[in-house]
Amino acid sequence: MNKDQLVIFDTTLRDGEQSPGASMTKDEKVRIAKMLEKMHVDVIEAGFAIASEGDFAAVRAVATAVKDATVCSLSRALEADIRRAAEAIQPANSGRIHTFIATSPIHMQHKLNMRPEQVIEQAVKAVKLARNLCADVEFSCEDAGRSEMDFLCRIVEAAIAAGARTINIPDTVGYAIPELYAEQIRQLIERVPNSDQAIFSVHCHNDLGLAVANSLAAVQAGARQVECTINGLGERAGNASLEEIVMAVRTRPDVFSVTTGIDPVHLVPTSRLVSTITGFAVQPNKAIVGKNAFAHESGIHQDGVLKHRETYEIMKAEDVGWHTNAIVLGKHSGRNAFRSRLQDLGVEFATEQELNHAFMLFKQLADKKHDIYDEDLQALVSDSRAHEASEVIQLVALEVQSKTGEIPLAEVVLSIRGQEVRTQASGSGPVDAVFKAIESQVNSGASLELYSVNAITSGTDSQGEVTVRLAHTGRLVNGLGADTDIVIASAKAYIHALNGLEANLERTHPQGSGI
Ligand SMILES: CC(=O)SCCNC(=O)CCNC(=O)[C@H](O)C(C)(C)COP(=O)(O)OP(=O)(O)OC[C@H]1O[C@@H](n2cnc3c(N)ncnc32)[C@H](O)[C@@H]1OP(=O)(O)O
Ligand SMILES: CC(C)C(=O)C(=O)O
Ligand SMILES: [Mg+2]
Repeated sequence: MNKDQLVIFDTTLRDGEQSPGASMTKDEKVRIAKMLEKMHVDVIEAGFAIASEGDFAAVRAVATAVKDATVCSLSRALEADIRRAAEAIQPANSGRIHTFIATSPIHMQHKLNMRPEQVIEQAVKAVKLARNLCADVEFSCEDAGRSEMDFLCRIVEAAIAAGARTINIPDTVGYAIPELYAEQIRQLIERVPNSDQAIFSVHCHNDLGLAVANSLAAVQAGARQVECTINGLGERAGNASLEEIVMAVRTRPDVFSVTTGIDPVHLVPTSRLVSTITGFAVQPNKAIVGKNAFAHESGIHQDGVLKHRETYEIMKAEDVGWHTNAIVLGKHSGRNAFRSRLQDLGVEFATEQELNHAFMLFKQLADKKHDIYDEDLQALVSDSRAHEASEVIQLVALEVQSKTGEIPLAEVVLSIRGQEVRTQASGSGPVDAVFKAIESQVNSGASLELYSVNAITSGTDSQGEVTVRLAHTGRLVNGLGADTDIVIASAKAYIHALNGLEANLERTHPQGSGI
């Protein structure tokens, strides 16, 4: 099947900039435009030249910087707007004037205060003037989604006869429903006698969350240009998102008889650039460019993806500019994903029992902590190996009272050679109190040479990794402990060091220490 070309018209720099708070400087617009050009966007709407001196300068700068895409400026159906647009795009290798007027009864009556005949007349005058200044003219029927069909047919026919090469049928207020909108496009193409002399375009807003669905339905009905924006930026709830349109068409060639010239590998970097410049964060679950778009957290999905990616992925993360897909370990993960990530980190489990023990600790951690990073896993495995069941002293429970103006008190339950003992002590701080409580039972006689705490990752839910160094009769022993509670991590580290000391003493003095 020979596929038609779908023209991708990006209006991030014009409609996208109409998002409250998304203003961009001239240089920022040029940076985004260069990325759009690299991605092979066909038309870049760079701004609304008459809006301000700054917007004029930005359109002109984009028209100067971009060589391989058409650069366009918006203008009302007014002579001054059109002349300003023509001047702004003048440096472009390929320029377009985009002129528009509203065609819905509500807009004509209440906003323009014009009769339908006057609107047609003004549209024709505008298109003719634009054609005198530029070979490539697009005409838009603003609020076409709420316009009457007969009137739309008349104005579209007149605009094409006046020289418009692209006819845009915007759903300006996001009111359209896919089937009805597709029918509107189909009828226009069928009923307008000279419709074959223009490309039909759609421009959908997302007020009902249907911008992409409406655009795609229109493509199936014969539209061959889609106006869209990076990250779906745009007036109010935004425009149709470029990345979703492009990837839908590419992923479902069985459904869409069109192709785009877009190189999708630039989608994620461009999305990031637009987000950084505008300060509009991309929601994590945003299709294609959201940070979770190719991330799997649940065990069953992770198992499937590890066995065969297509079980849960319809696109390749690498194709749209991600480094790779992501297996995110969390409380829904299973053993296969856990083992696989640790293998990647160079950790092998000698026995199934060792894996199960580390996996149990991982689930406990995942219940307490949102994001589990590689550093967490490494700490968890060393912690798990450090505190294996053969240890002489084990921490059973720990309670600390710490209040402003009062001396901290720790109560520790230890298992020493399988026997539980409960002990209490106060100290200058909660950690000091815990160490003293442990020491009051163990009587190791060791001196504390080093105590350090490290946050393994960032965030207040990070695990603290504690190192304790004890000295005894000229020997130094390190202990490690990790936990989201640094007092518990400290107790684990102290006990780990005591166990090391015990092993050392057993080797040299089989009678043992005070333990
Ligand atoms: C659906 C869309 O996204 S349309 C594009 C929206 N984008 C923008 O508006 C951003 C840029 N706009 C601006 O900077 C300003 O609105 C300007 C420079 C265009 C006009 O500013 P002002 O002259 O102060 O007019 P103002 O914005 O207050 O009102 C708009 C006027 O344009 C008229 N108008 C609106 N659309 C059109 C049109 N397509 N063709 C002709 N006149 C139009 C309105 O009826 C109104 O006329 P009035 O002043 O006689 O009542
Ligand atoms: C100017 C037009 C194309 C527009 O942005 C709209 O109708 O939403
Ligand atoms: Mg719009």
